[in-house]
Amino acid sequence: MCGLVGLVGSHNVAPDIYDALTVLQHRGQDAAGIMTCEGGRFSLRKSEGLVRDVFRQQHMQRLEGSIGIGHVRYPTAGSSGPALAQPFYVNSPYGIALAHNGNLTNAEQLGKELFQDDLRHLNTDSDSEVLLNIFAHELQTLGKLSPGADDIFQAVEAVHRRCRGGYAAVGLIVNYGVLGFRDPLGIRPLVVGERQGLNGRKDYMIASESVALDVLGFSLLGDVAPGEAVFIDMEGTLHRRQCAEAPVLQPCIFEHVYFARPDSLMDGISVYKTRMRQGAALASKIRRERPDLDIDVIIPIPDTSRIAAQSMAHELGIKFREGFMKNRYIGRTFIMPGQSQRKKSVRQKLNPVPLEFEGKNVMLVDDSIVRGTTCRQIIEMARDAGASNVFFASAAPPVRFPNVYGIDMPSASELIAHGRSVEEVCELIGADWLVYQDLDDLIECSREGNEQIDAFDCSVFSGDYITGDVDQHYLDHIEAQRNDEAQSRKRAAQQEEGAVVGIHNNA
Ligand SMILES: O=P(O)(O)OC[C@H]1O[C@H](OP(=O)(O)OP(=O)(O)O)[C@H](O)[C@@H]1O
Ligand SMILES: NC(=O)CC[C@H](N)C(=O)O
Ligand SMILES: [Mg+2]
Repeated sequence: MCGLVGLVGSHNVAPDIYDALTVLQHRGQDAAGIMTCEGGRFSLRKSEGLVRDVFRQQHMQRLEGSIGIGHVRYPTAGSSGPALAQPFYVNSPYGIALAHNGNLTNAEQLGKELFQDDLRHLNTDSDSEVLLNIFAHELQTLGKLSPGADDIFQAVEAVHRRCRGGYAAVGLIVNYGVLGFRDPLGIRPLVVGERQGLNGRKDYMIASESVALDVLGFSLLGDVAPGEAVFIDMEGTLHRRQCAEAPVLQPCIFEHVYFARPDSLMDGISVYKTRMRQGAALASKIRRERPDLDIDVIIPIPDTSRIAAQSMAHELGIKFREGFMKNRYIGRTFIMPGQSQRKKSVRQKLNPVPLEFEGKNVMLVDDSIVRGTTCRQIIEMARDAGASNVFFASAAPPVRFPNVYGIDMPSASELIAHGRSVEEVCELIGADWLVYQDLDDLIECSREGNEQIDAFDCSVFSGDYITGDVDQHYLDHIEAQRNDEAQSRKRAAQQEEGAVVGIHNNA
C-alpha cells in the first residue's frame, strides 16, 4: 500500500513533498522517492528506507522545481531494492515520471505486449514500470508535439482499457504538468486539494490520503473519482475528466480497517468514525454471543486497534486500559518484508504493563488478524504478565483470501484463518475465546460514512475479486512467486549479486 503525492506549486515543491511523504509513511516503509522538474530537467532522489533516511540536505537542494511527485513504497510486485523505488521515469514521449499505488493483475501480459507490440523496454520486474510504459506508449501514439489535457486524458482512457487491478497513480510530464488517476473501481484511494499560492496562483496537491493535504495547508477539493483523471498544467489550471467507460466506486475496505490514517477522509468516509463504529458493532456481537463473558478490562494492541477498542469498551461499559506500551521508533510490523523480521519486531515493539494483566480476564482487541504474527505473541505476553483469561477480538472478519490489489498478502497458506474455522484459529493463537467482526457489519460500518457506496472490495474476507479477472491459476501463480520463502530466496540472491541496478539516481 504505497503513498503518493503530486504537487504543482508556485515555488520549489520538494520540501512540501517531503513533508507530505512523512505524513504518508504508514503506507510504505521500504523505499521513498521524489522527482521534480525545473526548466525541462528532472531531478530524482530515491532509495530504500524511510523518508527521513532517504533524503539528506544535499538531495533536497538538488530537487529543484515547482512541480513534482513523491512516493513511499511497500512492495507488492517485483523485487525490493533501490532500483524498484519509485517514481519511475521514461524519456519518451516528452519525459514522464510516474508513481503508483496498487497492483496490476495483468502486469505479465502487459509486459509481453510492451515488448512485442509497443517496442518498449522494461528494466525491472515492477508492475509500476509497466503502468508507466502503458501510459507513455498511449500518449506517444497520439503523436502530439506538445500534449494538452485532452491528450493526457485520452492516454488515461487507454490505460483503463488495457490495465487490470487496483491502481492510483501520480505522474509528472516535463514542462507540461502533473496528473493523477484512479482505477475504474476506485480500489485505491486518491484525493486532490488546493491552497492559495504566490502571485494569486493556486497550488494543487494530489495525494493518497487527505491527511497529507491537511498538514500542508491544502483544503480538500474531494476524491479523484473512480476512473477519473486530474491534470494540473504549468499555469496552475486544474483539468479533470472521467476516463473510464463504466466506473463504479468499490474502494478497498482494508484501508478503513488498517491502512489509512484515522484522521483521513476517504471517499467521504471518516476513517476514525468508521473504526469507532467497528468497535461498537463488535461490542453488540459480544453481547449477543457471550452475554455471560466476564471481562475485567479491554486492552488494544497499538496502534491501529486503539479507536475500535475504545469504542467497544465504551459500548460494553468495561474499563479500557493501555496495557501494551509501544516503542515509537519501530515501524508497522505487518508491512515489513519477511516473516522473521515481522516476528522479531512485535516483541521489540510492544511490552506489557503487568499490573493491567495480573489476575484479570482481559479482552485484547486488534484491528485484524492476518498471519497471526502479532496476536500469538501478544497473547503469550498477556499470559506471562499474569492474565487469568485472555479473550481476543478482531475488528475485521477472518482474513482468508489473498490480496491482489496492492496489499502484500499473496499467499493463502500464510493467512492463519485460511481454510480454518474460528475455533481452530482460536486454538492456534492460544486464546480462551476469539470473536471476529461479521463481514456485513464491517461493510455497514464503512457504508454509514457514505451511503452512496453500494459495495466495497472485500476480497480478503470474501474471496470475491471485483475486477473479474482473478482465477485460481492466477492466485497459484502469485503464491508461488511471492510467498515468504520465495521472497526471502530472492532477497538472499539479491544480496549475493548486489542490488538490482537502477538507471537514474542522484546518489
Ligand atoms: O496478524 P498479523 O499478520 O500480525 O497482522 C495484523 C497486525 O498487523 C498490523 O499491525 P502493525 O504493527 O503493522 O501496525 P500498527 O502499529 O498500525 O497496528 C495490524 O494492526 C495487526 O496488529
Ligand atoms: N503497495 C503498493 O501500492 C505497491 C506498488 C507496486 N505494485 C510496487 O510493488 O511497487
Ligand atoms: Mg497492529
